[in-house]
Formats: sequence, structure tokens, C-alpha cells
Amino acid sequence: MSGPRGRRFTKMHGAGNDFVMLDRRTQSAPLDPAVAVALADRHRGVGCDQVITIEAPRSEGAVAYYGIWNADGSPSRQCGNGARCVAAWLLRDGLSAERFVLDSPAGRVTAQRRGDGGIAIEMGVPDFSPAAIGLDVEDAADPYAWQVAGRDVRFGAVSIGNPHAVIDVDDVAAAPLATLGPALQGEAAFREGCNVGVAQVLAPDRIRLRVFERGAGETLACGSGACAAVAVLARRGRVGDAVAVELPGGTLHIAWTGAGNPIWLAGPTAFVFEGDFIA
Ligand SMILES: N[C@@H](CCC[C@H](N)C(=O)O)C(=O)O
Repeated sequence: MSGPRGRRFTKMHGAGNDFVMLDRRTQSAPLDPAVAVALADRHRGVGCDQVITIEAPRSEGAVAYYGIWNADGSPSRQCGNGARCVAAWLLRDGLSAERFVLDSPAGRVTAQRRGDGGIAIEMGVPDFSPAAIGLDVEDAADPYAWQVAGRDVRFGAVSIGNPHAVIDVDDVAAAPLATLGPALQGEAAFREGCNVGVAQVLAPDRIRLRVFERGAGETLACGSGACAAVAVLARRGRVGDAVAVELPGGTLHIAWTGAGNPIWLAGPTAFVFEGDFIA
């Protein structure tokens, strides 16, 4: 069923970061924050970290636009794993290109089909400027050293189209992300909040990462968060230009050759089920 009450959806995930995908080109049922919250509800809805819409392209040469709603109904400008799932969805729907452009709220991204069946996305150039991050500070710094909820916190900040704070830790499993995540995210200086990652360097080509996402809480994987962690750590010389990022839900691969260059995110995507949301 699709129409005023029904919404045809596809449930997908990328390394456990899960999505309800809605093709808005063929369905006109209203979509607003309350509907996104209802779809994302893990008890009364379908359940997901983000609702991703697939819409008509907005720029010359792009094949589609995607929109992003967090589970709490807030919008975002970028979602790396969501972009990879949109690309996989379009390929399954009949798109026959190896490389193609998608429009997103943060601008154009390029998708590339990989030999291993995964999808890589060129996520744009990481931007460390406070203005791009939506960070109200006098001067950019690395690290920023703040008092957050009574503790000393040192973090790097970067925009991957959406805002991220990254904390370099010795042991990712022991990091108090459940308290630190919302506390840092809620700091007024982050005008639109931020996604908070804790990253542990295992080797120059391998890190471990957990991310407390804005609007969704801790997720099993965050694609833009993986890009952010590698960008922050690479700028400090802690990792090289190709890094495997181990997240609770799987491993993502990031490639970045440094300042001024776009960052690439690669990893698996999976289709889970399809249905009609009738609530
Ligand atoms: N899971 C995503 C990021 C989704 C948006 C984020 N929570 C935000 O509000 O910016 C990813 O894979 O990048």
C-alpha cells in the first residue's frame, strides 16, 4: 500500500547502522518529524537509527537526492552509511552505473560500486573551521580543551557535512560515552549539537571507534563519524591515509590524502526486509 496512510519502505543497514528507506519519488504520503519518530520507534514502528528519503535529483548530472531524519525526528545534513545504502538501493532498482553522483543536504557526493560488492562514497572535504562545524569559539584549536560535566575533555572537531567531535582515548570499550556523549553534544557552543566519537588508535592503519550520534544515541556504526575520526587523527599524524575503522557493528574503510582533499568511506550494505507502514 502507498497513499495517504501507507508508506512502502525498505529496511537496510550498513555495518549495523540501520535505516528505513522511503522512495519519495513514487509516494506522496506526508513525512514530518512525527512520522519519522513513529517509523524509527523500535517497539511501535519499524525501528531504525535514521529515516532516509530517496527523492528526485536537485543538481545537474545527479541521479537522486537523499534526505536524512534522525530517530528523534531531527534533520541532518549528512549520513555516510545512509548514502551507501541509497546507492545500493538505486543499483538494486536498476541503475546501471559504476560511479554516480547523489545530491544530499550537504551537497553532492560521489558513489562508487566496489569489486567486493560494497559501496564507497566520496564524502567531500573535511572542514575543520568552527563556522562549518557550527561551533561558537573565538579561535579554532586542536585539541579543544573544555570542562564538560565536571571532567577535562580534549577533543578534535570537524564537519563532514555534519558536525563531529572526536576524543582520542586509550581504551574505547572503557570510555564513558553514554554520559560524555550527551554532555558534549549538549554544550551550547555547538549551535546544532554534534556527533561524539571516542577513538582508539591500534596502528597507523587501524582504529577502534564508538559514536554517540546526535538524534539517535550510540549506534553500531557511523560513516561520517568514521571519516571524522580519521580526519582528526590523520591531521595529528596519528594515522596514515588508509585506515580500517572497527565499530561495534562492523569495519568501515576510510581513505584520505589530507588537507583540501575529499575523504572516502567504504563498507558493506545489506537489505533486510520491505513492508508497508500503516500506523
Ligand atoms: N549514521 C550517520 C550519521 C547520521 C546523522 C547524524 N546522527 C547527525 O545528526 O548528524 C552516518 O553514517 O554518517
